[in-house]
Amino acid sequence: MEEYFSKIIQAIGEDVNREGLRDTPKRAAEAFKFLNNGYQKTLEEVLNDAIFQADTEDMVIVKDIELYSLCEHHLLPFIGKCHIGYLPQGKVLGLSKLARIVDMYGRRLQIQEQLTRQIATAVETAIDARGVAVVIEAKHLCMMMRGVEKQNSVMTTSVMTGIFREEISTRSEFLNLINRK
Ligand SMILES: Nc1nc2c(ncn2[C@@H]2O[C@H](COP(=O)(O)OP(=O)(O)OP(=O)(O)O)[C@@H](O)[C@H]2O)c(=O)[nH]1
Ligand SMILES: [Zn+2]
Repeated sequence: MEEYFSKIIQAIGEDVNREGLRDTPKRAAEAFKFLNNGYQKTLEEVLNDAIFQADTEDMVIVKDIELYSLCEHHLLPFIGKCHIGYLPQGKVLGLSKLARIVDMYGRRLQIQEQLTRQIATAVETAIDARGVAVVIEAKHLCMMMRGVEKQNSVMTTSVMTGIFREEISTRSEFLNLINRK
């Protein structure tokens, strides 16, 4: 990967041997690997058996989980927040694992819609939830730094499964709670 970054730097007309750039291909390769390290992880590893029996069927919400991903069209970041809610039936997930699921799918080449769906499916399968709700709000640098150059648009994607899809009142409860400041 280092070699490829070296070629990219030369292709933009830079001198890859000048002092400031000497270690850049190596650093860029490390950084790019880190930004895509979600490919090296499986859901099983990420969850690490942190699934707990709990006699509850009430809604669990974790909101404002920071999200960093790369758009698969331009390899530029999209950055935002992910909100996750679920309705358990006897099993709950370790709190941090929701954020780890977001990272595992976020640190891959993505489009926001697919990322939202993958997170919902992972939570649903992990604890056999009665329903899962995932909302992502993100700004895409490919729309800000280049292209149409719109600085303030935010993309919102939402996936609702099970009861969140079937019951308007449940969906509203979730949306009200994530929108509360
Ligand atoms: N639906 C969706 N589109 C995305 C996402 N990230 C980037 N895109 C869009 O992917 C599209 C790619 O369009 P193309 O016309 O093939 O590429 P382009 O000429 O670079 O497009 P512009 O960004 O309009 O300059 C653009 O409209 C991007 O805004 C995403 O997460 N979801
Ligand atoms: Zn893009």
